[in-house]
Amino acid sequence: MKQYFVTGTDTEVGKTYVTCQLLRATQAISKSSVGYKPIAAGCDKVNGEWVNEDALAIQQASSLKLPLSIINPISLVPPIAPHIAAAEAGVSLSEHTISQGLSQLQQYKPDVLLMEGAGGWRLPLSESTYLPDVVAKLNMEVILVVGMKLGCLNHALLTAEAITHDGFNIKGWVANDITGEMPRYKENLATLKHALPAPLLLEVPYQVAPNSQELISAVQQLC
Ligand SMILES: Nc1ncnc2c1ncn2[C@@H]1O[C@H](COP(=O)(O)OP(=O)(O)OP(=O)(O)O)[C@@H](O)[C@H]1O
Ligand SMILES: C[C@H](N)[C@H](N)CCCCCC(=O)O
Ligand SMILES: [Mg+2]
Repeated sequence: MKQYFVTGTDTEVGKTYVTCQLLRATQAISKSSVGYKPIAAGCDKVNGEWVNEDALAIQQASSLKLPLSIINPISLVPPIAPHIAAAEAGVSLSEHTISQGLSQLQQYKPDVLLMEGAGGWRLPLSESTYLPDVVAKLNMEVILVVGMKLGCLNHALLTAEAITHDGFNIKGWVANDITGEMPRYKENLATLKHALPAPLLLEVPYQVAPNSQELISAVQQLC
């Protein structure tokens, strides 16, 4: 089993979108996949139940069909920073819950397990802890999703620096075209290819499925 932590240059840069593409493509090469979204903030009421759309998308894209409560053990209603939502709800973002949830998923022995963070890399869990502190104990390499837009060079390079500084290996990065209208997209891509300390795993175009050969090649690198 291979497991990766999927982070991004910010919130709303396509971590879930890319995670789902990779989970589905893993099935296309006859491997099993499961996604894990330990902490989600932002729920909608569906049939009387609060549901987080990342968790739902990840559940649907995983080859192993598991209950949402396993895929997403901590679900907070308001779409705000999770530690603030947790404090308001009187719950804690506990390391135990996050790592126990992972252990539960590992028992299903997926070939590939992708754990999506929330927001960007340095996500606070409390006044003194951050999500990477927990991930550091889970033996995962990192996939960095870069939301391709003006300003992402700085965000990507700082994020990569922080990941490396925290002692993680970046397996690869994904260029996710979140607008379809980034000025000088190709030149920015070239700058990141040169400056990031990890290979480009995949390019995901705006509103179009990634090239299927490139997608297969990306998941083969993950398996
Ligand atoms: N390549 C793309 N083409 C078109 N739409 C995209 C693409 N990537 C992401 N999106 C859309 O952008 C929005 C944000 O993406 P997504 O929810 O995956 O971000 P995220 O990084 O997972 O955010 P969060 O921090 O909330 O988990 C979603 O509506 C998603 O469908
Ligand atoms: C609500 C949002 N879409 C995400 N689920 C949570 C983003 C947390 C960002 C925290 C921060 O870095 O400011
Ligand atoms: Mg997401």
